[in-house]
Amino acid sequence: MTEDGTGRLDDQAFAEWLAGEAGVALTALRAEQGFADAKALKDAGDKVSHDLMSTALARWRPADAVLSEEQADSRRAWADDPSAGDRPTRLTADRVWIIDPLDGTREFSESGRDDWAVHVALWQRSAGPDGALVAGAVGMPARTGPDGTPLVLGNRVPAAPAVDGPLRIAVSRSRPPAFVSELVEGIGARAVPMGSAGVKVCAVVTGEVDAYVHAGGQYEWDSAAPVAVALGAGMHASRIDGSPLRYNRDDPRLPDLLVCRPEHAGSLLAAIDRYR
Ligand SMILES: Nc1ncnc2c1ncn2[C@@H]1O[C@H](COP(=O)(O)O)[C@@H](OP(=O)(O)O)[C@H]1O
Ligand SMILES: [Mg+2]
Repeated sequence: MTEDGTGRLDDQAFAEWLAGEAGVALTALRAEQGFADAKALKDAGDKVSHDLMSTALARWRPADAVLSEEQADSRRAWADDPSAGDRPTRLTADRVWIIDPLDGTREFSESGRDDWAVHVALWQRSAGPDGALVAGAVGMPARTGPDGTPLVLGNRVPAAPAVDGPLRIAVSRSRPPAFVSELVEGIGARAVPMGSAGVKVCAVVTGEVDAYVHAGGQYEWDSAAPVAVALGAGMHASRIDGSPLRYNRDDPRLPDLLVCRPEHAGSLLAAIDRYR
């Protein structure tokens, strides 16, 4: 890991640095291990990236709590058992890093695919009535940015200009929500399947698509960093019933979301309401 005085970076710069570092490790792992055993590669990817990020967070942000997909008990709904002992420190901490060390794990394990990502978000309790995402970065290590280095999007990316033509809606490649094909047909849109929640949200920001609709299951780490990037670019991000996305809850399940260009939010929420 780079010994570069990272403790002095501000939180946003640190999030982008960490997403980049994890991406370098994941790219090296893919090259070393190869694709013959997909399960072994997925497992190794989750572990290598989680370990790297946990070590860096413990070193450079030791006072902060962490919620990572790869932690023990990460999926546990503490709300179901308020008397349970050993509640995680994130439930009282002011600052919580919400990380998905490898999003789009399936695509990571398939040769030639570049739709997988690293998510780093910082949620702060004191930043709003329900807390708020105050920093976020999505690394897409198999894609290249304008400077030729692996792509990392932060929360100050300018939104791409609007494009004429049918609405393009990003959907899960392997688990598209049941109602979305009817929705797409009903409003004359076009579905664009791709892997990784982070890649799909970033595709809205970069103008590859106009919206991303998901339902049926997801966790806070799947959307926290991507939503920080989308909100920073002025995009709409909410649950599919239009209610706010809230993070660092007792129950980390956050099963659905809509991210879209703001001019489409009203009509898409109404259409989702008709078709779901
Ligand atoms: N129905 C579901 N239940 C739980 N998680 C889901 C889900 N559908 C998608 N996800 C999660 O959302 C991320 C993006 O999925 P997809 O590529 O299908 O859009 C994946 O994260 P991971 O790769 O980190 O597990 C995946 O596990
Ligand atoms: Mg994920």
